[in-house]
Amino acid sequence: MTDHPIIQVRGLNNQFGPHIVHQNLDLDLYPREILGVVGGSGTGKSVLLRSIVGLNPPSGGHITVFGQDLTGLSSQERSRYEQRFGVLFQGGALFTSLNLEQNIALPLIEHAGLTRPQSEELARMKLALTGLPPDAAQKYPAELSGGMVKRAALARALALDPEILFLDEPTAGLDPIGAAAFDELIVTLRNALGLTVFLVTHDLDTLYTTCDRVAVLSQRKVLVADTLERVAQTDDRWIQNYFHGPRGRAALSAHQRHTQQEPG
Ligand SMILES: Nc1ncnc2c1ncn2[C@@H]1O[C@H](COP(=O)(O)OP(=O)(O)OP(=O)(O)O)[C@@H](O)[C@H]1O
Repeated sequence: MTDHPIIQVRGLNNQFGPHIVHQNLDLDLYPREILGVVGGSGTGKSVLLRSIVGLNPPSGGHITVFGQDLTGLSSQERSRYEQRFGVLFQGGALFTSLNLEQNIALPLIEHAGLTRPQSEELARMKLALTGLPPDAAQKYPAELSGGMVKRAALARALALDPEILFLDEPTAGLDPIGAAAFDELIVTLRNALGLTVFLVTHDLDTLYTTCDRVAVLSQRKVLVADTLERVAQTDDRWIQNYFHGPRGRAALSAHQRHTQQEPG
C-alpha cells in the first residue's frame, strides 16, 4: 500500500472489568480498500468497530482518523469527524415506527439541516442507490424482507455521504443469494462512490468476493492483516481451521469457479 492510512489504530486497549478484550492492538485502514475483519466469537470485532466510531471509548491507545488523533477530543470535536462515517449495525437498527423514507430522512434533517421535503427526496435517491424499488420508500421495516431491511439500513448509513463505511456482519441472516447480492452491492458502491469500507464478518464468501485485505483478530490483537491469500497461509490454528476447514474450502472453490467464468 502506497497511500497513507485513513485510519490508524495504535496500541489500543479495551477492558471491561477484569476482561481484557484488546491489548496493544494496531491496525491500518487504507483509502478505498475493503478491509474484512474476522476472528472467533468474542475476539472483539464489534468492540473495535465501536471504538473507532466513538461508541466505545477505549481504555488506552490512539485512534487517528483523517490525520487527527480522536482520543482526547471533546465529543463535539469528535462528532465533526464522525459525521464522515456511515455505520451499518447488526440488525439494521431502523426505527420501526417510521417508514423507510422517514428513517433515511432523519439524519439529513438532524445533521445536514435540510427541510423535510428535501430530505425525503434525497432519502428516495439513497434507497434507489441500494437497489430498492421506488415503492419501498413508503413501507415500514416490519413489511420488508431481511435483505430489504439491510439495504434500507445501508441507505441510512449512506445518508450523509460518508467517506468511510463501517459494516457489522452485513450478510448475517441473509439467504446465500441475498448475501451474494449484498456483497456485490458493497463492491459496486465502493467503486462508484470511492468509499473505504471496514467490514466485520464471519462470512467466508464475503471475504473472497469483496475484501482487498483481511485482518484477523486473535489473542487480543490483530494477528495478521494482509491479502486473503497471505492470511490463509499464516501458521495459526484458528486461521488454518477457518480458511482450510470444510466451509473455507467450499468458499474458495466457489470463488475460483466464479472467477474462471468471468469474461476476459
Ligand atoms: N459494554 C460491554 N460491557 C462488558 N463486556 C463487553 C461489552 N461489550 C463487549 N463486551 C465483551 O467483549 C468481548 C468482545 O465482544 P465483541 O462483541 O466485540 O465480540 P465479536 O468478536 O464481535 O463477537 P461475535 O463474532 O460473536 O459478534 C465479549 O466477551 C463481550 O462480552
